[in-house]
Amino acid sequence: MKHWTKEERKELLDLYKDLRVADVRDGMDWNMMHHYGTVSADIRPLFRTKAVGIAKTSRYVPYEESVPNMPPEEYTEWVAWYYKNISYNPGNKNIEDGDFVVIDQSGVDVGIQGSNNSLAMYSKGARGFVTNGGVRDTDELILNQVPFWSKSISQKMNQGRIRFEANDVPVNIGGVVVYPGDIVVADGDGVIVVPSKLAFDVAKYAHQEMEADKEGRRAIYKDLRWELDDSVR
Ligand SMILES: O=C([O-])CC(=O)C(=O)O
Ligand SMILES: [Mg+2]
Repeated sequence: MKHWTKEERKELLDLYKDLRVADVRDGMDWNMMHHYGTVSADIRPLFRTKAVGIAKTSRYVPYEESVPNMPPEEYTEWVAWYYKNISYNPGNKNIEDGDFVVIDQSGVDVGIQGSNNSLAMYSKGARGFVTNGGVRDTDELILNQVPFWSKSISQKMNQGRIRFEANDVPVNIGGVVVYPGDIVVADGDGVIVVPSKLAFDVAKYAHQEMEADKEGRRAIYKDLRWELDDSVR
């Protein structure tokens, strides 16, 4: 687990902000990390966007108890109890600017994140979200342009389904262990995770490959008499 200083966080976010997932993939290869970093392709963005951040991890596990039978007028109170005692995540209140929120929810079909709590974390500086489970209220997340990558879309609330386990621990997201402090880059190609100890080395070669690629595409733009855009400048 890596704790970056504020200055290092800013430097890393700047270093990665223009890189595509494909460039970061190349940068990993150049550091002999061919086997590692690419999150399983079934974890997809809700809409086409990109995000870069520093991993802030949480782990949830399936809830093992059954929900006691009760009338609806008692259920509201029980749900409040559940959210306060079983699925409350204190880390949600401690978002720092530049965090990439990484949630291992053990693949459970539940929307731990919805449009309300995600927007609250986004407003505090979360740059993106990734989960190996579901997310809900997706129409509003798209409307608000909150960058989100998930395995599925889920309709369901937490109660009776999921238990908060830990914050700031290594988690398995789509076959990649994400440690707090790792760099997470995500775009339409999916999600890639750069181990913190390789963060600067990977960025160096990712930039090398990005620049070479831009040069090639820029020449084709010129042949086509197309106006240059940010993808080739
Ligand atoms: O209430 C929840 O557990 C998640 C949710 O839908 C939201 O925050 O909008
Ligand atoms: Mg909601």
